[in-house]
Amino acid sequence: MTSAKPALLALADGSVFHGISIGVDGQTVGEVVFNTAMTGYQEILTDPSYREQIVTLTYPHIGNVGTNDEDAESEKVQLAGLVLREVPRRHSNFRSTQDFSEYLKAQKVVAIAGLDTRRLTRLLRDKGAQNGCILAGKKISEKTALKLAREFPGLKGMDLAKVVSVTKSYPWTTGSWELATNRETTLKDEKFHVVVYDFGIKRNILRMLVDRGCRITVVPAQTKASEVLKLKPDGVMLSNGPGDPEPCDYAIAAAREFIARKLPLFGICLGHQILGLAAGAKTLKMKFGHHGANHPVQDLENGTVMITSQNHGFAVDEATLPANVVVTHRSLFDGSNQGIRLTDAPAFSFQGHPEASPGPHDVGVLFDRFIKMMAA
Ligand SMILES: NC(=O)CC[C@H](N)C(=O)O
Repeated sequence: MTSAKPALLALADGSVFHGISIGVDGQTVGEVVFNTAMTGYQEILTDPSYREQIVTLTYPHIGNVGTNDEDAESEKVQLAGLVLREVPRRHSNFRSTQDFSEYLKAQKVVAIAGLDTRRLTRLLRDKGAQNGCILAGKKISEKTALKLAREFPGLKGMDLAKVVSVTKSYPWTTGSWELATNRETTLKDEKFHVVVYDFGIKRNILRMLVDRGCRITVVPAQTKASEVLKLKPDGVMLSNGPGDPEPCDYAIAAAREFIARKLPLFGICLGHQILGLAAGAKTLKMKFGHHGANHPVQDLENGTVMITSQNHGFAVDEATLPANVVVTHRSLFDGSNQGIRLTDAPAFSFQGHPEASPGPHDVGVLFDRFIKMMAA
């Protein structure tokens, strides 16, 4: 690191951490959460579900392999700010196109390194996710940072899906094979047309559908069900996304319509919460959520345990599920809900990330389940 400008992180509870700036000068506010994944920092930074969140990566060395042109899960860095222990002086990887600190600056990220991320993580775990503020650059004041941290309204009640979504619908055609080889495949056999709601979608969800023979139309978050039905899809996917699911009334209404029409429906993360709300359940805000790539989740229907990728701060409240909803998956960390399916409609959803990226691929089978549902 060449310039060692100071930076500080203040939390609404009054804690202040000092470190050095590794991004641009400036200020940022958001909900501070920790992510325990040991790989996949570029995917985490570009996951739109992290909007309005300052993410602490507990893995101590971030940036070892630089950044590249393939791993981004959206077109830019999406999180509000970044907190790290250390960025190595040199990076090395055959795919790397940019140094990590240069990437942070080019992407205008306010980021702090050099603080005790273990102490910070313990604090967040014990007290719960905290609203916070990072100040980076020459003029930084603890008082200002604390004031800004306390002024952040918090994620509860924040509808961000419509904010991050696209404004126009578009087709998506790239699968994993094209990404890995940089060549277009001629083997495409498009069996199903899937309309995907973009609530802040991660690209790997789209690739995994293409890999399984789907033609894809991505639509904006507020697209009415009637518009989607005109496209005559074989199935609808409700994507992941940032913020609180409860205020997304437009998405909940659309999901209800698809359920009523018995159109195959698959929800991931925010999409899972939307399906839960559409079915009549409630969602709740978790203490510090799940953010990592090694969370054990049990499939209650066959007993298997899968290691999963996770990123959520809200959850479907199982106590509020109506009789036509079956709990299919549960977190083995805290027993919270991880999956549901409807008994009277072809609709199911998963709280974690079956598309992984980063993370293990154990839950990829859910994409196959969706394909089977459309085939039936
Ligand atoms: N990754 C996601 O889709 C997150 C869903 C929702 N914003 C939550 O935090 O719970």
